Amino acid sequence: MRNLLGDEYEEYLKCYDKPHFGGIRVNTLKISPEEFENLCPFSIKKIPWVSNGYYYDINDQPARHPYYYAGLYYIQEPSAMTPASLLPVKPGEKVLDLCAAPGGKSTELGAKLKGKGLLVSNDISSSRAKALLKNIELFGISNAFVISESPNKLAEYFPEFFDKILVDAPCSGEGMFRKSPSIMQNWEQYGVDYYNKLQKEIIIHAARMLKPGGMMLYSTCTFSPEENEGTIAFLLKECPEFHVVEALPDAEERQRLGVSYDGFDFGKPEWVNGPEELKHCLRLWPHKINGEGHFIALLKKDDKTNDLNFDDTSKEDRKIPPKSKISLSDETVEFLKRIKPLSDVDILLKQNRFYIQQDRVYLIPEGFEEKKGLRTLRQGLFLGEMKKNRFEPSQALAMALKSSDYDQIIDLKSDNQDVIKYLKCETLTTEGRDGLNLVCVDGYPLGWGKLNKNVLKNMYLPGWRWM
Ligand SMILES: C[S@@+](CC[C@H](N)C(=O)[O-])C[C@H]1O[C@@H](n2cnc3c(N)ncnc32)[C@H](O)[C@@H]1O
Repeated sequence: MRNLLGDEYEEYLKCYDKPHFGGIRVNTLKISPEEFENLCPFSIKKIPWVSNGYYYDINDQPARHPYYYAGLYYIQEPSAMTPASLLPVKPGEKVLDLCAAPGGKSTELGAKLKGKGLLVSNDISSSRAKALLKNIELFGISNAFVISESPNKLAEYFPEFFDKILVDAPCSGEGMFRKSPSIMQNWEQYGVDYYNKLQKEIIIHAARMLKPGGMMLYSTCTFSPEENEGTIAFLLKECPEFHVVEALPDAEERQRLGVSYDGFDFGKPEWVNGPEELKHCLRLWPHKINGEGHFIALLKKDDKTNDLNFDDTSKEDRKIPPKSKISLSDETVEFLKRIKPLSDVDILLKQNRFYIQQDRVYLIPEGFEEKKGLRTLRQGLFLGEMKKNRFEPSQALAMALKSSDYDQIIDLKSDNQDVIKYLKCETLTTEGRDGLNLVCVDGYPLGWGKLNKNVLKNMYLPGWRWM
C-alpha cells in the first residue's frame, strides 16, 4: 500500500483507527426514500453518492426491527452500495448478477427493474445461494431466477442474452479489512493471484453472456492492481469489443438524484501498464470517503447491428411460450382472483405464466420460460401450494404484495408487541374478519395468518422467524 499510495499512505493508515460505517439501503419496490425518512425509527444520515442509501448509528440495530422483516431496507456497507447504483438498469431489461450471494446488489438490481423484465441471480455456492433466495424473497422481487451454477455452464445457456451484467467478483478483500478483520486470514491463505485467476475466468464467461450494445459492471472490494485494473486490462485484450466507459452520471442526473461523488478516485492504468481507458474505472478509498475500499469498472460491448451475421436471439427469447396444460385447482383460482395483480387469472393462464412443480405454483416473469437443466433454486415468484380443498399462499407472495393488493388485512403498529409475537410464529389474539388475512406492520406486509374467532393461526415462515 505504501508503494501504491506514496504521500497518501499515512493518511490511509490512520483511517484504520476509526470505526467503519454502517449503512442501510431503502427498498424502492416498497417505499420511497422520502417516505422512509419520515417513518424511520432510528437516526439516519444520507450517504452522499447513493440516492436511497443512509448511514445509521452503529449503536442501533436495524436488523432487530419489524421494518427489516417487512423488507423495507437492506443492511449494507456504504461503498458496497455503489456498484448496483451505477449499473444503469431499466425496467423490462434482462439482467444477470453472476456472483450474487447473499444479494446485496441483486436486491437493488431487482428494485430497479420494478417487477418488469428478468433478473438472473447466480452464485456458485449453493449454501450462499440459499441466503440469496431469502433476500430476494424478503425484498418482494417477483421476476427473478435464482440459480447456483458455474459461470461456464450459465454461459452455455445464455449466450449474448443479457442487457446488463454485474460481476461482483470474489476477491482478496483488502478493502474490507477494517470492517471485517477476519478477511485478513483469507488473504493470507489464498492471496491475490488465486483470486485474480478466478476473476479472469469469470469475466470472460460473463462477457459471452452480454448482448452486443449491453453493459457490464465489474467490481471488487480489494485494492490490488492485479485484481482490478489488471482484470479489466485482460478483458480488453481478450475481448476487444469491450470498452471502459465513464460510470458516474452527468451533472444533470446527479442533481436529479441528489447525489455527489466527492472523494471518488479513478483507475490507475500505470499500475498495470494498461491502456488509458482504465482511467474511467473508479477507486473508492477509506481515507477519502466515509466507506470502505472498492473498485468499479463500467464496460460497454460494441453494438453489432451492422453485422449481417448477427442473429438477434432476443426476440426469440421474448416469444410467449406455446400454451401448456397447466391446471390450477378451483381453490387456487378463487384465491388468486382476490390478489389484485393476479386477479386476471385467465389472461395469465393464456400467457402461460404459471408453472407447477409438485403442487407448488410459481409465476414466471412475463415473456420467459422456465429453464431446464440448471441448478435452480427459484424460477419466478413462488405463489403457494395447492393442498386438498385449499390453496396455501407462500411467504414470498406476501412479501411481493402491497397491503392494498388484498382485501383482508390485519395491520399492526410497529410498537405493538404483537408484531414481535407474530414474527416469532406465536398465536395472536386480535380482532378482524375470520379467514385468511395478510398481516402487516404500519401497512407493510409481513406474512399470512388465519383468523378464527379472534384467534390468529400464525402462518409466518418458520425458517424466517424472529430469534
Ligand atoms: C463479493 S461476493 C458477492 C457479494 C454479493 N454480490 C453481494 O453484494 O451480496 C463474491 C461471490 O462470488 C461467489 N463466487 C466465487 N467463485 C465464483 C465463481 N467461480 N462463479 C460465480 N460466483 C463465484 C462467492 O460464492 C461469493 O458469494
